[in-house]
Amino acid sequence: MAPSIQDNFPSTPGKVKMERSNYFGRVTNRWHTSASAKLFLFSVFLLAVTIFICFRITANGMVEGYMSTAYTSTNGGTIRSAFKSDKVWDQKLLQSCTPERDDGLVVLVTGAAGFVGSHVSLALKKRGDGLVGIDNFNDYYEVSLKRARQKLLLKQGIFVIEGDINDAALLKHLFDRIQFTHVMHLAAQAGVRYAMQNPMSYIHSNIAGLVTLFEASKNANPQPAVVWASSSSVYGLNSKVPFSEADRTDQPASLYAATKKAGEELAHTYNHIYGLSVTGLRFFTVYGPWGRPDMAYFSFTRDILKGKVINIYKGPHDRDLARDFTFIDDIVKGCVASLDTSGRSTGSGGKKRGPAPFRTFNLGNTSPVTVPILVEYLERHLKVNAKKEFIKMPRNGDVPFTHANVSLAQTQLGYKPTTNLDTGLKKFVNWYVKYYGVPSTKTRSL
Ligand SMILES: O=C(O)[C@H]1O[C@H](OP(=O)(O)OP(=O)(O)OC[C@H]2O[C@@H](n3ccc(=O)[nH]c3=O)[C@H](O)[C@@H]2O)[C@H](O)[C@@H](O)[C@H]1O
Repeated sequence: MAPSIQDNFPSTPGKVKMERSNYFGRVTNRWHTSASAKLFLFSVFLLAVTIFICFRITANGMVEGYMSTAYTSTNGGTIRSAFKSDKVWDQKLLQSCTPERDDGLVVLVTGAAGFVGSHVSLALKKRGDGLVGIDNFNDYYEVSLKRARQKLLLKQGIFVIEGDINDAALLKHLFDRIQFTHVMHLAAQAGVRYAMQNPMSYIHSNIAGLVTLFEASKNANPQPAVVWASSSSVYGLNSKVPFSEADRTDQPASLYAATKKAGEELAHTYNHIYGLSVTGLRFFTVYGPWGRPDMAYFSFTRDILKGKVINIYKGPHDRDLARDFTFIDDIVKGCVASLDTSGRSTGSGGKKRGPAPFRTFNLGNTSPVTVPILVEYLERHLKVNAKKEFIKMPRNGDVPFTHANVSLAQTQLGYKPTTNLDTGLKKFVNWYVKYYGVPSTKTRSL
């Protein structure tokens, strides 16, 4: 008679195991036979499966298209990503990223619901590039304005994801699904004076966020080229005018400026080690329709219309402060030209294959205007006299003046600003009045 399974694995407790000399074998065999042992083993199995699934969630942040990640915010505390991915979401992503022209770029635009980000996104879409935006919709200034910009972009078929650039799992998901040719990085904590109130928000967005984005970009295969927003504030206390890219930038006057300067150094590192093509753009006080309410031209407009007093700062020796105010349309042209001329990253999957372009450009207007003159232009376009108070410039990181030399951008990008402050403010005021309305005609006196 052929031996049965039973013969090979006899159920008699201890029989086979007793033949083995090891202790664990004996114990296992005894457990095997009782009902409670089976229950125990089943529980262990269930536990192992649970641990495995949990591990998968933590490691990948995603199970079957649903992402639920947690990451530590540099503001302190843990942020849970609101990002959810499913087939519909991925379809929207794919659609938004599909170019409508041959050789169209495929761009990840960070800060897409922001001032510069929304304008650049629309310009790219208009010429047939594929793009997706990402924005964390933080409440540094009115969120409704960011939502309105998002709506505008959606109308043009641009998908803006609500997410933070510090969310590495979200970025990985995007880079896994889309082969971006470029990253247009415009997400940042802006504002020079707010840095004294909330310094960590600058570290969170302008340093930690930047590194997270560079990490995702250098890990991508092929790597995209990165164009990102630095700032004229890096010139800090530099007094040589006009400011040229080669001038010293080691005397920042604000924490904001220091984070932008740090960003430039980090950019160099990623270019040097990983072959990432990086272009840093030093924007000079950008203004225009859909602008940022925290900026002087915007808040002055709001307060002038409300009949409220505006504070005009005076510099050392009672001098007027001046800025090289640059109109948004000129900045957009500079951004798009930077993408078009970026050259390729040479690395792949984190390995450098050769040197890649590393560029820095001033994007300014080349003709500084004092703040009192800016107010005069606003008064004329608003047809309201401002109630002005001149006060000493607070010690909060401001610099007395900025003035860009843009010859490098002119030769390499074909950049040529064409809108003067008066014309640009007229366009801004037209937009402002349409968007917010005018509080009351009684306050208008010009
Ligand atoms: O180019 C940059 O890198 C930066 O530009 C912008 O900073 P700034 O040039 O400081 O613009 P903004 O605040 O509009 O003040 C304009 C003028 O009004 C003066 N100012 C301001 C407020 C006030 O109440 N009174 C006043 O006189 C003030 O002293 C200044 O002289 C961006 O905000 C910043 O994010 C960054 O991108």
